[in-house]
Amino acid sequence: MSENPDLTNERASGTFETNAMAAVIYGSEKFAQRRREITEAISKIPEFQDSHPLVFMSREEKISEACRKLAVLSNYWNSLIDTSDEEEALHLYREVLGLEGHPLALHETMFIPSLIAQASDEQQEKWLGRAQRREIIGCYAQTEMGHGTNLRALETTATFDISTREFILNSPTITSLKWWPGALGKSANWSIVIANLIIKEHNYGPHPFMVQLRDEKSHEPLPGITVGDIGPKMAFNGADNGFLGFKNYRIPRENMLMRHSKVTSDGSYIKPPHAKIGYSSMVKVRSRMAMDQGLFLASALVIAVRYSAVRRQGYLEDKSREVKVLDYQTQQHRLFPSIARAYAFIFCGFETIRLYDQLLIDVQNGNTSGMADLHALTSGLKSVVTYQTGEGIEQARMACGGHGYSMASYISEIYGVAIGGCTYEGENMVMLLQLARYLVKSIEMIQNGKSRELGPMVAYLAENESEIDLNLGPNEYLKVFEYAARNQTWRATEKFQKLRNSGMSNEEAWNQASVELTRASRLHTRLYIMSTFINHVGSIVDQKVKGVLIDLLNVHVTYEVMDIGIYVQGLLSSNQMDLIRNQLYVSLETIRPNAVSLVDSFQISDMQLRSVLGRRDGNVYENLFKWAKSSPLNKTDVLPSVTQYLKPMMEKSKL
Ligand SMILES: CCCCCCCC/C=C\CCCCCCCCCCCCC/C=C/C(=O)SCCNC(=O)CCNC(=O)[C@H](O)C(C)(C)COP(=O)(O)OP(=O)(O)OC[C@H]1O[C@@H](n2cnc3c(N)ncnc32)[C@H](O)[C@@H]1OP(=O)(O)O
Ligand SMILES: Cc1cc2nc3c(=O)[nH]c(=O)nc-3n(C[C@H](O)[C@H](O)[C@H](O)COP(=O)(O)OP(=O)(O)OC[C@H]3O[C@@H](n4cnc5c(N)ncnc54)[C@H](O)[C@@H]3O)c2cc1C
Repeated sequence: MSENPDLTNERASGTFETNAMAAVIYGSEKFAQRRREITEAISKIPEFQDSHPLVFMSREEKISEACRKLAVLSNYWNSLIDTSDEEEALHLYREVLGLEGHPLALHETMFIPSLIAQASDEQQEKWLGRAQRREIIGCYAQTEMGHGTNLRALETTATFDISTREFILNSPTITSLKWWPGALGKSANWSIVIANLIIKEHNYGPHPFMVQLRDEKSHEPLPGITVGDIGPKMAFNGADNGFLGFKNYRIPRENMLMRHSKVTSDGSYIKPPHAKIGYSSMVKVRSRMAMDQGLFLASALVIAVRYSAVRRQGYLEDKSREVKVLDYQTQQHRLFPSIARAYAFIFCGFETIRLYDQLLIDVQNGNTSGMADLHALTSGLKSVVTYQTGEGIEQARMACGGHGYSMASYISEIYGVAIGGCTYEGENMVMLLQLARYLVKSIEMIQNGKSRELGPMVAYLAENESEIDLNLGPNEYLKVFEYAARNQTWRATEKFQKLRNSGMSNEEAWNQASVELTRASRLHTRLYIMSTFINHVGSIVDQKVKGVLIDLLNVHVTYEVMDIGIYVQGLLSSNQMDLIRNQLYVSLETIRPNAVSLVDSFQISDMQLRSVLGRRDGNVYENLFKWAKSSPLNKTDVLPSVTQYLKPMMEKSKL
């Protein structure tokens, strides 16, 4: 069937090449090209297609389908991608397995990275190759039923037995059961387990251990281990998140991951070079999250924008034909600022992935000085990005009207998976407060006359801006944001300090200032996102692409400043706010002809999108009918439930 002419016209009105834009989104022409090649190659392999729509499957079927594809994938892995390239591998996974989770999700994202960051050279020799060849399947078991956030209160113990040189693992209470780790329930046979290291009755706190959970031949749990699936979740049901308990389960001393902390055979403990070095796997995932969430948001927007260009409802001036709903200003206001955010998140994602890779090298060379900065940055970023992604996806769903609520749109699934990110890798409020610690410390440095020692990301906290040029360009908007973030950070810090000086304990003062502190963290992070977006656009060479991204940037800066209006009342007059509001409406109109091309540029395939509404060819209605007919409920005209219950009920009512 040919392409819906409404989409053809949209594509014709685009002012730039989508391949050139994809090269900007994905960091290089080479990677953008590789993505297309991988997608093309996969589309020719029928075993990679869903055997029927995932949304009609039970959990068991989803997991089985994911395992079937993983097995097929193992035959093609080396021929489809450069296996040393993490981004290629992730693209392959996204295309073939989608976003509902699968039994290798944690193997690749946390198990292998933990071995790389935390295992000694000898340990890597023993396990890393096996993991990379997928001879073993691993997961990351840290969270317990009773504690996820407060790692210091984890209850699982690993007690060193000097006589046998083994650790004895125990789960002393119900609440100490590991709870949530992905792929733990039914798939993984090994795990990185975070447990309290105890030597001679002294608790050295949580440390990582390499633990075999299941027999490598029979896959049965080993004696001393209780393991299973925690049941269905809001989404992500293709993954078997699990529980795990230990009863006097022994592992050799050599199974504590010993790149940084060590226990010698006589039971001596050697401290790591930085107290939080064992948290690196979390920082690794957090540093990926802006990218991954940006792609979730992008997926929902591809669906909503394409659909809005083929959905006609109501009239503007021309009464002879209904308009595309994308022409309504309210629809544009609902969707276009999110397109800008998706671009900005992906740009930030590339930046934090690069920073993590650099930090990993630095730490391996004994330099831990960058850890605090990256921890603060990624804590704030994961919190803001996951929250705004959730907001944006939900708006995209509503922008699709009734059909958005149908699983045919697939938006609810994207939403369910994406908002998991508000919780995993550190609950958002908690992570905002981690960044706030860093911001408060920065203010204290300024108060103590040490402004010059501030890092580049917080130097603006020491500056002073009281007036803004009315002729606003992106850099002036940045100044508006700096003003807001600076003001809020000072106010929140002063509130905290005042409470503390009034005699309150540090902890209580912190708690009573915490809402204000989280607001400071959000503004600081949004400032970082805006500044990364501006810098990125500044570096683009292709003038057509750059022109459109400047238009998109204008949507971004005007929308974001309007959104934080309450924080800039002392800086901007109501006339200036009106001016910005009008600039936003003009920017929405300017970007309108490029809207479809901007989402096409994400180059997310139909196979990955799984959306009837978001199809690239725009042939929504005939496929929606086809999709509904494939619902298992339509296999028969008269359901057994009707024969068994409704008919007798109706018959009885007749008497
Ligand atoms: C060949 C390559 C192949 C690759 C292929 C990859 C394939 C991938 C597969 C699929 C991808 C396809 C995409 C599909 C979509 C699917 C997406 C969904 C994926 C789902 C995955 C979910 C995985 C989830 C996993 C988890 O959730 S694991 C558990 C995470 N848990 C947490 O995050 C706990 C949060 N809590 C904490 O981190 C800490 O407790 C704390 C809040 C930081 C507090 O710690 P504490 O020790 O108590 O410290 P404090 O006293 O508060 O602070 C003291 C001090 O330390 C500093 N600090 C803290 N942390 C750090 C750190 N990390 N680094 C540096 N410094 C740190 C802190 O700032 C304080 O400093 P000051 O004293 O100076 O203020
Ligand atoms: C989809 C998914 C996948 C996951 N995968 C894994 C995995 O593979 N491995 C693993 O180990 N774990 C995993 N987890 C667990 C996850 O990391 C934790 O659930 C998460 O860190 C939050 O911790 P919690 O559940 O203890 O929340 P809680 O801390 O109990 O949060 C409850 C509320 O308390 C608030 N709160 C808690 N502490 C503070 C504080 N100090 N100050 C202010 N407010 C506070 C929070 O803000 C929140 O509002 C996964 C979770 C999900 C949802």
